Amino acid sequence: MMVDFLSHPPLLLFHLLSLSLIACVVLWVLKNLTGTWATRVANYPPGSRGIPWIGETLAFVAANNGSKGFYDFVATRHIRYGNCFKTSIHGETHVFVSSIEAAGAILNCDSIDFSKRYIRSIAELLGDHSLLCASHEQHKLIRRRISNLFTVDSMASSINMFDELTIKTLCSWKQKGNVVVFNEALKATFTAICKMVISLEEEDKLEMLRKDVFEVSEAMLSFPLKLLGTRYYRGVKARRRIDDSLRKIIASRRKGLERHEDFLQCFLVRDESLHDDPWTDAQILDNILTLIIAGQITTASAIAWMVKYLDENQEVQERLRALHLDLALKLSHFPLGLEALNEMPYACKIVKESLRMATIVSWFPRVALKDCQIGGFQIKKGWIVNVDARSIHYDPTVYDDPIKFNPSRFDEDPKLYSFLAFGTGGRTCLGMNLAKAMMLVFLHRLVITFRWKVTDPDSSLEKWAMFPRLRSGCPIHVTGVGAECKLP
Ligand code: HEM
Repeated sequence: MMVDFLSHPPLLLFHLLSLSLIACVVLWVLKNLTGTWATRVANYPPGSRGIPWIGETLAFVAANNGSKGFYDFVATRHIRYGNCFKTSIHGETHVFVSSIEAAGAILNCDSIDFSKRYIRSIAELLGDHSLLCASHEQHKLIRRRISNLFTVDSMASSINMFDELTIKTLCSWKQKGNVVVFNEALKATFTAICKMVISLEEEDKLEMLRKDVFEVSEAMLSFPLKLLGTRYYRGVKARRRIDDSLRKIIASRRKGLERHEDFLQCFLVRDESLHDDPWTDAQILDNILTLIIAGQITTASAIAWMVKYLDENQEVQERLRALHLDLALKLSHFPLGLEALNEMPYACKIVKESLRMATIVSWFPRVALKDCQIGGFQIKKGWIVNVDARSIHYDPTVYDDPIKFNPSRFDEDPKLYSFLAFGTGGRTCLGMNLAKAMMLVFLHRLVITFRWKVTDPDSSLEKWAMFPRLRSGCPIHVTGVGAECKLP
C-alpha cells in the first residue's frame, strides 16, 4: 500500500529526519574509514578526531574541569598513542609531540615551517598586538623592543625590590603562622612586575588590577562565547576594566604629568636602536597585560610547587638551609643583588628541578605553515603542532627516575632540548632570568627564616587554570629557625 506523505506532514517530517540521521551516520562512518585509511597511507599521526564538528573538545573541556587538570587530556592520549598523536579541539586539528628531537626541530624553526598560535580565547583576551599573538614580522619587532628593557640594571633593581617585598611578606607570616604560599607569592610577584612595568604602587589600585588580571587569565582556556555569566564574558569585562585604568596612566604620562623609570616610559618614546616609533595605546595595553600575565601566575605557581617539593624532601631542604644560613652570614649587602644569586648553586638546581617537575607551561603550540614531516609522521599545513614539554620532562629515557625530586640531576647539563621550562628558540621566555631570580630570592629568605609543614597534602589541580597550579594553593604552617627577619 502506498502512503501519501504529502497528506501526512508529520509522517513526512519523521521520514526526512530519519533519512538525514542515516545520511549523517553513513557520512561519519565513511569519513572515519577513509580517515583511518588515509592515516595509514599518508602516515598521519595516530589518534582520534572524535565526533563530527565537535571533535574531542568535550573531553578537553572535561579535563579542564577535573582535579587532574587539562594536561590529563594529553597524558591519557600520550599513553594510548605514544610520542606523537593527533586530536581535534575547537574545530582544529592538534598534534602533540614529545620527543626531544621533534621539540628542537619545531621550536628552532619558528617562521620557516611553524609559527606560534594560541587558541582563540587566549588570542582574543590578550589582543592582536600582544607579543604572544602577533604575526611573525610584528613579533620580531615587539620582542626586540621588550627584550631591550630586560637590562642588567633593570634586573638588578628588580631583584633588590623583590627581596624587599619577600622580606615584608615573610615578616607578616611570623604573626600569621599559617599561610597559603600561592596567594602570598602571587601578591609579591604581581607587585614586583607592576612596579617594573608601570610603577604602580598604591595598594588599592594594585589589588583591583590583580583581581582583574586573575579574571582574564582564568578565562583564557574557556569557550570564547560572550554570553552573560560565562567565564569568558567575565574575562572580557575584566580586560575592559584593565584597559580603562591603564589608559588613564598612559594619558597622564603622554601629557607629561608623570614620569617614571619603567617599561611603560620606554614604550612611549621612539626606540632609536630599532628605528621603531613610539607605541600606540593599543600596542602598549596588549603588551603590558601580556607581561603581567606571563610573569606573575607562572612564577607564583612555580614558587608554590617548589615549597611543596621541599616539604616532601626534607633532606634536600635541610641541606639547602645549612648552606644558606652560612651564606647569610657572609652576605654583607642588603637587599640581595645579582652577585648574591651567583653564590647559590645548590638553590639554582632546586629551582630547575622544581621547574622540571611542575612544568608550568605544559605545551607550546605552533601552527604548521606548510605540509611537513615530524618524527616520521606527515603533518598538514594548518594543523597545530604542540610540543609536549611535560612528557619530555617525565620521560624516563631522558631523566632517570623522573618522578623523584632530585636537584643533583642538574650537576650535569641536561641533554639538548630536554629542559624546556622556559621553552627554546625564538620564543624563549623573556622573563626567564627574572623568574629564576625571584624564585632564588624567595627560597633563600624562606629557608633562613622558617621551617614549614604543608598542612594540606592534596595534589589536585585548580580547575580551568591556564598554568597547572595546586588547588589548595599549598597551605603551610611556619615556625622560625632563629634568623632575624628585618624590614628594609
Ligand atoms: C617560572 C616562571 C615562568 C615560566 C615557567 C615561564 C615559561 C615560559 C615559556 C615556556 C615560554 C615560551 C612558550 C612558547 O614557546 O610557546 C614563555 C614565554 C614568555 N614569557 Fe615566560 N615564564 C615564566 C616567567 C616569566 C616572567 C617573570 C616574564 C616577564 C615578566 C615572562 C614573560 C614571557 C614572555 C613575554 C614570553 C613570550 C616570548 C615570546 O613569545 O617571544 N615569563 N614563558
